[in-house]
Amino acid sequence: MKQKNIVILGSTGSIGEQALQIVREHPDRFNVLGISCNSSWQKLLEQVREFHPRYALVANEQYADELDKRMPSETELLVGYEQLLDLATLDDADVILNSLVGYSGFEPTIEALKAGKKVALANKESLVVGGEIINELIKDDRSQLIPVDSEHSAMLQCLVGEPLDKIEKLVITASGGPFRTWSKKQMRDITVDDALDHPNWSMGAKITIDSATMMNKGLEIIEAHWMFDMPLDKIEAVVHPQSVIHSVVTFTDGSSKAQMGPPTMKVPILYALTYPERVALDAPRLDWQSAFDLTFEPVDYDRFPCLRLAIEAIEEGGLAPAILNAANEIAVERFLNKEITYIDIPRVIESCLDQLNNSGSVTLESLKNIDQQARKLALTV
Ligand SMILES: NC(=O)C1=CN([C@@H]2O[C@H](COP(=O)(O)OP(=O)(O)OC[C@H]3O[C@@H](n4cnc5c(N)ncnc54)[C@H](OP(=O)(O)O)[C@@H]3O)[C@@H](O)[C@H]2O)C=CC1
Ligand SMILES: CC(=O)[C@@H](O)[C@H](O)COP(=O)(O)O
Ligand SMILES: [Mn+2]
Repeated sequence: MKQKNIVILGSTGSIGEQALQIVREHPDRFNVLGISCNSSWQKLLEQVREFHPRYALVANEQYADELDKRMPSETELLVGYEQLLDLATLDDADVILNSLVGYSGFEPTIEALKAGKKVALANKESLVVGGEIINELIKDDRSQLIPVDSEHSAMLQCLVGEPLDKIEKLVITASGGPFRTWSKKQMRDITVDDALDHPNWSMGAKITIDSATMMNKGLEIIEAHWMFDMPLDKIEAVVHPQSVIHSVVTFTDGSSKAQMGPPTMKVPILYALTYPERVALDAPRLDWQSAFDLTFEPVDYDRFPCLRLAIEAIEEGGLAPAILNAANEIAVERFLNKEITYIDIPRVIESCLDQLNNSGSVTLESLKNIDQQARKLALTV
């Protein structure tokens, strides 16, 4: 079997580390060609020593010297964000797994796709910020972009072999997060620890807060809209607290297909790396002989205004989703730093959406520009 050369952008994060666990289980299938961190240089060095990549990158230049002193001679050290774009476009790479968080993942996605690379996309913010540009890049070969996000992987798995013009609805499931049953009054006192305590998934801090505000589901609706080239009125979210059904596709004959499994990201990561092949995995299975519940509830836009803001932003179009994304990143960071409260997060985002002009044309330059403006504003409102 020919090994696939993979590059893992963000190998020190939650998705990146799980991807390396998969490589550990399948050394015959995957060769790690490149890895990267922002500032977790010690973790990166451990990964270099175990996986012997040809390239290892630290984005934060402050840690370059520490790594340079210790880097084995077989691995070339790359430094800084510009070189991250080189890593995303390596000639020998078969798949680029983009597991960066936030806007930092957007340009690497663009460059990788422009270079004709296959991109396994965990970084949903890429599609939120620049879905229109990404869709133009992949219009001749949509298989260049494979979802890693569990819901989108589920939808892809339901869609295999199906005629795309027979899709009636994409139904994205949401756990509802840790505050699914909390009243608005209780939400006033939410702490950072409360918000980081996701009921079903262990993930990086930013996406965990997004799940707690349900912004994550808003971002995922936008992600599905671009990923599957589907109109917004054919996409809906439903709360499913067990996170066992990862999403559902309903077809025009009334039949619905759901993809199920215990909540683990290893399944969608492996599927994205091997698609359209299915490869054995040592992961938990559902136990069909013991009774378990699968329940559903409508989403509540009143208690979770971030979800409403995300849907309004994509309906508005233009630069609005990029403003939403940047303002959300800053609001989440400020919440994690205890500078604002949980209920301030949607307030900051709405204020940025109201104050900034979203009507310009969507280009790489205008997106970068509005991202910076929104970040600046979100620090002050
Ligand atoms: N975790 C999960 O289960 C899921 C995640 N996703 C999506 O996958 C993406 C990654 O999430 P997750 O793994 O949780 O995130 P983490 O925060 O755990 O990891 C992020 C990775 O990106 C690196 N990074 C952060 N900022 C920068 C930057 N400015 N420049 C270069 N590198 C940077 C980090 O380096 P360092 O370690 O040095 O900080 C780390 O390697 C997100 O878009 C998320 O929404 C989607 C579905 C599930
Ligand atoms: C694992 C994954 O894909 C996350 O995006 C997850 O969906 C978060 O859970 P929520 O459904 O609570 O947003
Ligand atoms: Mn998800």
